[in-house]
Amino acid sequence: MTRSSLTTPPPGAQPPPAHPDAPSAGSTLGSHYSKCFGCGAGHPTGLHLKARTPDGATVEAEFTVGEAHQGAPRLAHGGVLATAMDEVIGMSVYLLHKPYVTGRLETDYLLPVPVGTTLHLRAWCTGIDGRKAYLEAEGRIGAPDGPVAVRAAALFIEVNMEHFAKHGDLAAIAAEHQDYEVNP
Ligand SMILES: CCCCCCCCCCCCCC(=O)SCCNC(=O)CCNC(=O)[C@H](O)C(C)(C)COP(=O)(O)OP(=O)(O)OC[C@H]1O[C@@H](n2cnc3c(N)ncnc32)[C@H](O)[C@@H]1OP(=O)(O)O
Repeated sequence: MTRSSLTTPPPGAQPPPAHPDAPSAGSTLGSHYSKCFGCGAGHPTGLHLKARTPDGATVEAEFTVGEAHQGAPRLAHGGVLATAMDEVIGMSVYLLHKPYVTGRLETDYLLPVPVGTTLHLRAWCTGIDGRKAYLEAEGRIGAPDGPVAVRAAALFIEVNMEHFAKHGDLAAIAAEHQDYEVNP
């Protein structure tokens, strides 16, 4: 991964210990919003990611590239693949049990991804430094140990719920996500 200094944890930054209220090993992670392009079941052409955590520290999901996700004929659009990485990383911050948003997302494309391919996605945290969470993800073709097609490194920034209330529609999130800790 050609990671920039902006997505590399500073010396001493460590992944956090498991939050006591975060999803435990073996849990599935629900969609945070039904209309989310990444995980919403109600989105007509979205990615429909359904994530789980096998171990309480990493998150896994599968994304099957469809007709609606093409760039070049029969090949996935790079922006769609970046979205998949953003989303699986976004789901992995559930494990931190605080609201975060993407500040920076870096993506390496290693292989073309044809329509019909299932990408096996995995994301994990590499360190926390104050409000900054450093995260990485990969997408492998066809199987969890298949060839790596996409890699990503990201900097997510912790926000409070006012961020969603001020700039978006907090009520819409809260109505669908009753069990989320809204005052972390
Ligand atoms: C009910 C449940 C709800 C849950 C909802 C879950 C949704 C999940 C969605 C999942 C979907 C997938 C996810 C999505 O799609 S999230 C949607 C896409 N992302 C956004 O819309 C974020 C837009 N940006 C902002 O709102 C602000 O810029 C934020 C909040 C990020 C920071 O503005 P704020 O005024 O608060 O803080 P600050 O500016 O003092 O910065 C703080 C520190 O961070 C550093 N920094 C900042 N940016 C960058 C950068 N680009 N590169 C490097 N560094 C950066 C900055 O230098 C500073 O460092 P330092 O000086 O302290 O060292």
